[in-house]
Amino acid sequence: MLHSKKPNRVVIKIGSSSLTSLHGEVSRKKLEKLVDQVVALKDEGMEVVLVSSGAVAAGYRKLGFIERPSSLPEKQAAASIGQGLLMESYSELFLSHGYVASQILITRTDFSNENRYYNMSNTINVLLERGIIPIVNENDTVTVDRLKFGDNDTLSAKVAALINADQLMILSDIDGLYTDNPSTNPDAKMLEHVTEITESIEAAAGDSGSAVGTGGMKSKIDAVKISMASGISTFLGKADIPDILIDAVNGNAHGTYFENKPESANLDRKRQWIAFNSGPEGKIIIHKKAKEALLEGSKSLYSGDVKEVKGKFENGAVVKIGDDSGEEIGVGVVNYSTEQLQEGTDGKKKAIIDREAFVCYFDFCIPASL
Ligand SMILES: Nc1ncnc2c1ncn2[C@@H]1O[C@H](COP(=O)(O)OP(=O)(O)O)[C@@H](O)[C@H]1O
Ligand SMILES: N[C@@H](CCC(=O)OP(=O)(O)O)C(=O)O
Repeated sequence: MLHSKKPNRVVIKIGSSSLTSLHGEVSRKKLEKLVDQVVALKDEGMEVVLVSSGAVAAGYRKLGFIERPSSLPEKQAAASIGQGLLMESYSELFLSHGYVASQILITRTDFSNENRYYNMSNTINVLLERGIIPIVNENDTVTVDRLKFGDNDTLSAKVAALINADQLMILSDIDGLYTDNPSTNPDAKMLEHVTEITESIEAAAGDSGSAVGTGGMKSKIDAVKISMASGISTFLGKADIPDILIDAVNGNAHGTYFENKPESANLDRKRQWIAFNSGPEGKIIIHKKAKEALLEGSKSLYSGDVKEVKGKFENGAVVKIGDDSGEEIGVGVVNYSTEQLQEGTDGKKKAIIDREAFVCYFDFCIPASL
């Protein structure tokens, strides 16, 4: 066990395959087992947010399909049936234990809008303070393909970061991260502790999902990158192991624990938003010397550092910072619009990007792929 303190605020993500049958129905038995464990954590005084997939899987059969449909409108139609069914079952089960569940449906654009981002956090905080169990899913029926999370792994890590959770627990149909896909390689070994997402871990994750899930191991690793950069320990384990959540919060569950090395820096909430949620609107290319200073953390970015401005943005937008070799260095909040930058900012003392509003992609930093 790497972490010593028992978490107080936890986010639990459960995948479609762990909640529904292969025939497209919510499995009452699976749901009951999950709810019983969440109730046990609540009874211990913990704050719990559930990120639950399963809307499409629970709805497609009632829509008249015999297997999960593949087109977006069909999946969205299935989700609009399944989400209601899922919530009905959750509400009923939690109420039978004296707890109230609430539904929160989120899209990717809710994270990229800074006001909505803070609103979501405030709402979830009120619910948690009042003992409610928020149940989060992607708002499948309205999201367009290009902007979809698609799987809920990344969504769960973003929710965990948003509310400063102590621990993220991802429950799946597999008992942990393996050195290779265990369904195709019987020699693959499970990793119990991971302190860094290395290239070999990314390679091991591949990108395949199961018949009812979508994310596969790749999206779980993408999620872990976000939670690790936000200083949140993450557990990945098998949903159908009895008491897995209870053991996971106690640090002795069978599964994979992802934990930052103690010396790793964590991003505060503002920088988390800049790094993971903002959706950069343009790009500023800077000189080599400015890049070195920026990466050393020694200075903000001034007009003399800028070589080229790409795209169109207003002041206050988040932009990417790159060098002329094409390498991306990071992202930051810009204090000038494109027009102001093109007119020239010489003579203005204000930095183009303040050091505190810049998040680099290197060192402890955020992998460029995010
Ligand atoms: N390195 C790996 N370790 C574990 N599982 C892997 C790995 N690579 C691929 N997988 C696959 O990822 C699956 C889990 O993803 P998925 O079915 O989408 O889960 P969920 O529905 O719980 O989100 C596993 O069942 C396994 O087939
Ligand atoms: N929002 C979707 C999640 C899609 C999905 O299958 O996710 P997952 O099972 O976590 O890989 C749903 O509720 O059906």
